[in-house]
Amino acid sequence: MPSMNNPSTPLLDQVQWPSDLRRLNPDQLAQLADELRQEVISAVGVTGGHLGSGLGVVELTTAIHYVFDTPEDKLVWDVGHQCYPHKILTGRRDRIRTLRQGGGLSGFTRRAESEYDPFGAAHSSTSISAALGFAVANKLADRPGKAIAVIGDGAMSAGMAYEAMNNARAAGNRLIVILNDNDMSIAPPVGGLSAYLARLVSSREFLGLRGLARRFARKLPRPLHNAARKTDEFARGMAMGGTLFEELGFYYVGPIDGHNLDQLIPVLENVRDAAEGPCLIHVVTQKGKGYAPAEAAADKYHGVQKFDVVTGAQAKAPPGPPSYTSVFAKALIAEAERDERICAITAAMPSGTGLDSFAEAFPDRSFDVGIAEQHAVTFAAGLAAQGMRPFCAIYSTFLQRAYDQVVHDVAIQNLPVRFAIDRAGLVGADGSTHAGSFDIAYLATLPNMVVMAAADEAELVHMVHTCALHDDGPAAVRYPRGNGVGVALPAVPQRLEIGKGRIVREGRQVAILSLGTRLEEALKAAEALEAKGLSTTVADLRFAKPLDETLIRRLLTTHEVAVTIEEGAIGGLGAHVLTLASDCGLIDNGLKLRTMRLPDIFQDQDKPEKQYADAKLDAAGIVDTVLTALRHNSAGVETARA
Ligand SMILES: Cc1ncc(C[n+]2csc(CCOP(=O)(O)OP(=O)(O)O)c2C)c(N)n1
Ligand SMILES: CC(=O)[C@@H](O)[C@H](O)COP(=O)(O)O
Ligand SMILES: [Mg+2]
Repeated sequence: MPSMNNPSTPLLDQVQWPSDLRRLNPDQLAQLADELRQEVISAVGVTGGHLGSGLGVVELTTAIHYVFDTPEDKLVWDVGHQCYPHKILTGRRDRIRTLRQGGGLSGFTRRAESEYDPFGAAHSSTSISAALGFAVANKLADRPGKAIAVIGDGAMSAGMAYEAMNNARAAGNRLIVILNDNDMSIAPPVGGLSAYLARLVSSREFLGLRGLARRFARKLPRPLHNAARKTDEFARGMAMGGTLFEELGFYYVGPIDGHNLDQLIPVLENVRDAAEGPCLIHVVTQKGKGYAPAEAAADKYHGVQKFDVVTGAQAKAPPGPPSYTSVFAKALIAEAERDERICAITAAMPSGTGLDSFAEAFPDRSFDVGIAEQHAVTFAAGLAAQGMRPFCAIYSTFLQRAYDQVVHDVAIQNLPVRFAIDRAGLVGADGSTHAGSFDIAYLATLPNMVVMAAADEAELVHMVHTCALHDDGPAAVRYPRGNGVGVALPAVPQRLEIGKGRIVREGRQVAILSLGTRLEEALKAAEALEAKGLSTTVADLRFAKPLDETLIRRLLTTHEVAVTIEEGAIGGLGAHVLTLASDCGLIDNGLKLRTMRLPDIFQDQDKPEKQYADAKLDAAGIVDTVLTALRHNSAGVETARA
């Protein structure tokens, strides 16, 4: 019996590949799109994930695969979180309910998954550059194939999109950019571009077919085209277009209704066949389209937990400790109440970073700069240079995009910019593109930088306070996605001494040097080792930079074996402790030191606790590392002794 959980999809059942889609009559496409939308809702109700953006591109996805010869024509999605309808139409409907789970489909496009995913995505604003690459390669090889980039209005706020458009003329008519304008990022969009797009959309009705026909008359072969160019009508018509995009060398077409297949299909066909290019089609859609709970939600159901498809009610997490994000936000608000120089910057992630609540408290000192991490960091540097004390709240993975700004504009100038690095470590369902694996390595290597890692939510409060008072240069505090461990939050935050760690448990034979929230596993490992007759010290180093050299040297010289552990890739804490040991000559006399860190792979999506277990970054892994080290003789050969 068909239901919202198990929708009736007679037409969609006939479509496994785009080639099946292209055999349908055009007048069947609207029904197919409806069935596709129901399938997306039903699937995401089971898996959770990114719903609103995919619902907004159901018709667009259908039209693109109907008009273009995918996979020969290369379809590059931007961010890729809207790719669920695309995956259903490209041979992956049978696996769509494995989305974002261990061993399942990625929640973003991935080359390894399908030839219909010519380019991986997940970080925003890469699609035009990538599509331009495909287009120019086709041009150089004299291949006819088109490259189509579908980029949202939010993603269009990142500088990388303009770098690509600035070079797009090279692709001629092989590059097509479809701007999917739903007037939403994760939050409402910000900045001048958003206002410009709104003017374009509101300045006149959607282009009617006649207007489109007239406009496309100009895409005729050059002789005819030139004739048209001389007419006033041409000049007037083009002047009415998207001037910003036309100045960058695009033919601008739009705005058109992104849910109206009767408009989409002929426009895409005309653009496909146009002799001139590159072309930018401005499509207006609604995020969450066709699902009332999503349409009504402020965030349009951008990212959802599993939900009841009938009511839209999302699964609630069991009550537990507060999230690190909320602890950070409350701590920052307290600091800003104390110091009016404190301000905060997010790159289009107000809710994810907790800065939405900071903005409610301090609207004048809170800045959402759009998806523009590079600008965010240098903007913070300017604020700091002029006396403010800015907190840049950017996920670990997204801060990677602004690395040179961190080095060049903040660290070299030794400016008091604070980096609140959320989603540090493994993040679960978003997988390898979102893992916060590298920030210790990429920040602790920088002179002047202070790098802290909170072991729990109480430590996070102390570290936000310590950052807020640290005026001698830049400081970063990292903390993971998800909830704290359940320790009491301090009524009064402490100012931590920069570069000083703490002993959490005293022992004699084994020393575990922990950084960040692996402390919980380190303490469990200590219990297990103690039960094996191995007295174990656990230290929370708190700082990856500067290291607590006194504490580390003492631990390394008074214990039989020492282990470092961190939620980061090689090149982080362990590397710095090894360098210290080497510099002090401690490795000259058979020091037993092992570093535990994330494996040298990009870890796919899975539950974080399983990801860490797979990486052996848990209590069992620590015990195994210690026992193995004790079995190694001075030649590093395993002996019988355990
Ligand atoms: C570099 C980078 N910064 C931040 C994000 C987080 N993020 C994912 S989707 C999104 C909003 C995208 O808005 P838009 O492009 O308009 O797509 P829509 O969700 O509206 O379809 C953001 C900020 C990201 N994926 N990449
Ligand atoms: C698609 C994207 O990049 C964001 O929506 C991201 O998935 C958010 O991550 P969190 O769910 O950890 O906030
Ligand atoms: Mg958008």
